[in-house]
Amino acid sequence: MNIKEIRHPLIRHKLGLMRRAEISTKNFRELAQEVAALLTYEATQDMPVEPQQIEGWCGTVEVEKLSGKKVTVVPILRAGLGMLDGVLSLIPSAKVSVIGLVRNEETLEADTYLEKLVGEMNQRMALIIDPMLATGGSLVATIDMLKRAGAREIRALVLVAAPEGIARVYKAHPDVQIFTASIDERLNEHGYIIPGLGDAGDKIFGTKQKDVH
Ligand SMILES: O=P(O)(O)OC[C@H]1O[C@H](OP(=O)(O)OP(=O)(O)O)[C@H](O)[C@@H]1O
Ligand SMILES: O=c1cc[nH]c(=O)[nH]1
Ligand SMILES: [Mg+2]
Repeated sequence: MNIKEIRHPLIRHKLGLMRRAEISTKNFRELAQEVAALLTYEATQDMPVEPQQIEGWCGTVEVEKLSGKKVTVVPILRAGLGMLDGVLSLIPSAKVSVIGLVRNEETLEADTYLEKLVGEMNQRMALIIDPMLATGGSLVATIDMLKRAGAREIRALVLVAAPEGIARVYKAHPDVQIFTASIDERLNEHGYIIPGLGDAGDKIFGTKQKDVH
């Protein structure tokens, strides 16, 4: 399966706090970064390491260091920025590739306004970050761009995923593994995730929220 729901108690607790209607911008931001860090921990469990001899305090000691591909984190603007610091807190040397997409709220298809990728994409693991996987249009468009640029190992971290979006990504890109804090019930008629988080971009940036019930 292309989706892994991380049912860790800390993630479940923090996501529960994020679902409160009256949450402040500050709290939503903090929790998004914290859950992003916890998802990063899970999504990198199989990263390869190699032995290395170093000089320790009592002489030579064998330690381990990461040996696999370099990482590029790929936030999907805007809302993906709300997870970036959380991911970088665990992978501080990762390069950042930025994709700017906005969902057309009539057609629900993603329009691209920025594609700023780092070099050597074929030698990197790409970690896409976006709080919401709804219809899947934004994630599929991002994976299309990354693959065109040469990326071969791609993973996605999302706070909440709808079954409809998971299926769409699987159909287009079955090789891409998605890590999420929750697989929610469904999309409503406006393409919003139920129960979801509401409009994640608006909550992270403090912009006005539309009525999408
Ligand atoms: O799976 P989809 O149906 O494509 O919807 C999900 C996308 O919608 C939201 O972004 P939005 O377009 O609202 O932009 P924003 O982050 O600038 O608010 C969200 O952050 C995802 O990128
Ligand atoms: O539920 C949703 C769907 C798309 N974008 C959001 O921010 N929330
Ligand atoms: Mg938005």
